[in-house]
Amino acid sequence: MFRFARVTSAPDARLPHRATAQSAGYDIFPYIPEPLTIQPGAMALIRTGIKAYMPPGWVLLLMVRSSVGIKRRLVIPNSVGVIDGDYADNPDNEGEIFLALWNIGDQPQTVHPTDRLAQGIFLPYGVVADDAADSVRGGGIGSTG
Ligand SMILES: O=c1ccn([C@H]2C[C@H](O)[C@@H](COP(=O)(O)OP(=O)(O)OP(=O)(O)O)O2)c(=O)[nH]1
Ligand SMILES: [Mg+2]
Repeated sequence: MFRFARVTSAPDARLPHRATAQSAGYDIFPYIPEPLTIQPGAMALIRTGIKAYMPPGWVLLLMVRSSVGIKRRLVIPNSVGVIDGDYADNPDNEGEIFLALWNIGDQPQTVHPTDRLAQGIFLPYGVVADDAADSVRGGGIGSTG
């Protein structure tokens, strides 16, 4: 089952939604108390207040919306965010998805709580025949060493 949920500390976070019937991406909002300005060359690590559940064999890929990258020149420094299925409910941060945004333009960019900045797309992934991964995720970003 695929599902988005709010983390405990963000009871009023906006849940992702698709803009149209055939939109692949669930548009994702920043969970920020007030508008946030990202200076040229700077990066902000932004809360979303939400986590994602998905069945085994699926991943959620996080990308900026085309308009955000092209018009506002805000990009994800890791290019595409990989949200693993076992990230949800991890003991470090409950599986809250973070959005890193890097201003590669020459103008300050202000993002608002109501801006649909990124989009998440659920996709299936493959594993090799002799795959031996059996441990479970024990924490948040960077926790597997
Ligand atoms: O833009 C992102 C990218 C990742 N994550 C979270 C979800 C993901 O499941 C976890 C780990 O991401 P990834 O596997 O890409 O990073 P890593 O450097 O390998 O960290 P880890 O050792 O935790 O796997 O961090 C985000 O919240 N936002
Ligand atoms: Mg990893």
